[in-house]
Amino acid sequence: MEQTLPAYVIGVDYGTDSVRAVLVDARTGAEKAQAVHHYTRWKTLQYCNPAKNQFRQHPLDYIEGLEAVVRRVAQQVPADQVKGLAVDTTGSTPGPVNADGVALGLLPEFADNPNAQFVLWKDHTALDEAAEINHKARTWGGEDYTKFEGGIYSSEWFWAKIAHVVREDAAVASAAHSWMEHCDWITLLLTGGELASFKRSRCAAGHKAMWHESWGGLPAEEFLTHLEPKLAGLRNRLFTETYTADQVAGHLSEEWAQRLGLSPATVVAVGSFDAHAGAVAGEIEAYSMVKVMGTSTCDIVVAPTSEVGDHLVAGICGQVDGSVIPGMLGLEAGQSAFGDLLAWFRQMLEWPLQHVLSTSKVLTPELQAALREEMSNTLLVQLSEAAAAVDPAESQVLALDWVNGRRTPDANQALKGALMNLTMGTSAPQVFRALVEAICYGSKQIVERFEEEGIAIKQVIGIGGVAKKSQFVMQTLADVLDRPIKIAVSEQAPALGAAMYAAVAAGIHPDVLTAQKAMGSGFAETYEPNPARVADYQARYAQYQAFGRFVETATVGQSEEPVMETETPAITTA
Ligand SMILES: Nc1ncnc2c1ncn2[C@@H]1O[C@H](COP(=O)(O)OP(=O)(O)O)[C@@H](O)[C@H]1O
Ligand SMILES: O=C(CO)[C@@H](O)[C@@H](O)COP(=O)(O)O
Repeated sequence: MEQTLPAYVIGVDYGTDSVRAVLVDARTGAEKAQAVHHYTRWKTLQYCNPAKNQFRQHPLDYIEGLEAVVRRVAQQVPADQVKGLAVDTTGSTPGPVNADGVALGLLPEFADNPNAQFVLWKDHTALDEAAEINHKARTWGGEDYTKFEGGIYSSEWFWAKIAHVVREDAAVASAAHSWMEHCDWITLLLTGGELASFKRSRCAAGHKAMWHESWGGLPAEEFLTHLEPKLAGLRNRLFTETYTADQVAGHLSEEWAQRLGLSPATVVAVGSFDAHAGAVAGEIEAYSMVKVMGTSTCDIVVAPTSEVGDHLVAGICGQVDGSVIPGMLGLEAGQSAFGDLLAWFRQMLEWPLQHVLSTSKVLTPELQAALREEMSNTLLVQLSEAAAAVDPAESQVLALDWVNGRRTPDANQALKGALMNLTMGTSAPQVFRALVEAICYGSKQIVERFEEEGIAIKQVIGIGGVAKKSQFVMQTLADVLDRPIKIAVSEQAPALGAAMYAAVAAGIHPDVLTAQKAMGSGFAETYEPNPARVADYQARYAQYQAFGRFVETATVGQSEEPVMETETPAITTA
């Protein structure tokens, strides 16, 4: 009998705080090894200014992380058995590069300049530029380039960020030959190819850079220079074609094969975004929504292109042919804060531990540190237990989940979070419950938007940190959505999805659907909605929506999308 030789693939997933790699058997998906690295400079928020919503990441954090995690997993098997590697990253996270594709942040003259670093997805410094793009797209007399991106361009995305940085920083503007999404830049680095002929990611370009085949790729030069004269000529130095993540971007360069302990014969697939790769590992199929629930959420849906046709889904983060599964339309929505909203509340409660405890004359510094660590590790779990005991029918506190703006439906990153109905009797678990409900109501608005726009959601699948860590959030979500939520087994779904793309690019599986079947790890559990809770949540959802309209109306003039002046809505609470 013929013996099949072992074949492994590596998926590299760059998240917000850390990068991880998994080494998996390309035929079965069985995980052989995994490794995680937290970005060193990011940990201390170098290059960032949270007060201004400025979040930048240095390319050395990415490079150091890549070497650390890939070397560790690669050493588990002989180098010639690793057939493919693929990278997914957060997005839109673009950075400026020179004509050789070197990230400007790596050059000594730009090493300390935040504008020369990668502009992380959650950086909202480009609010004004996003508003201008929205206004100009509708009024410049040509194509509305936002139409396949939900009709509203966001400050989280490619062109808004580039326009903002080139306006702020003349030195970066003139040194930036081109700009690259993080997922493209790492893939270029690994393959050592030419920048001009490099295969850029369809997923990144279609969802964030207003790339569409129907208008010949990126928005016209005339539109871009109308937006910002400093963008003149950049379009020609970017790209026209884009490629799906199952395609070969190249092979590992000699230098990177050596640095990672791999063979130069290893195929490197085209890059993708974390949520899209995660959806592949979550075994997404037509009309399923995979919710990637971490600090933020990305809600990914796929549908046969032939069935959606040219129908535009308003208010989401775009619909792109082949952005998740080649041959199908990939649709993306999401919330800018999900676990982050709960982390914000935890930080509020921890304030005395951080700032008052250090003045204690009773507790030693060691005891203080131990107390801080214990609190940090257990607070969300304990709050969840206490909040689960609060009866939603009797709960008065209402929250809005927009602490990091609203990504969808209808992007408006200028919106802020809010709490109402606080009394002298309000307790921390009640506020926590309101925050958990708010992130679930935000999710419900997204599901409703898809369905109102004619995209049926037949099942909801959960992946990501919160899906794994919080039964309370998942049960609340099932009750609020009044739908079952299936939780995928994989702990590292985006990395596994990237590994699936790598296996197709390396020729081990003919297409992504076959790779999903062979390499998928299935589902761990399903949260069923509790019928006794559904009606209460439905009533509170109506209050959440009224509260949202009230706050949005009150913040007119601070948005990416001008809010129509309406009468301030009345909010009725039970
Ligand atoms: N027990 C918990 N209950 C609810 N949320 C939690 C819990 N533990 C961690 N989280 C949230 O999970 C988020 C991190 O999710 P994760 O998927 O690991 O991160 P990322 O989005 O960076 O990939 C944090 O925002 C944190 O607040
Ligand atoms: O927006 C996208 C992808 O389109 C994500 O990269 C972004 O939400 C970051 O996700 P994580 O918080 O790292 O899970």
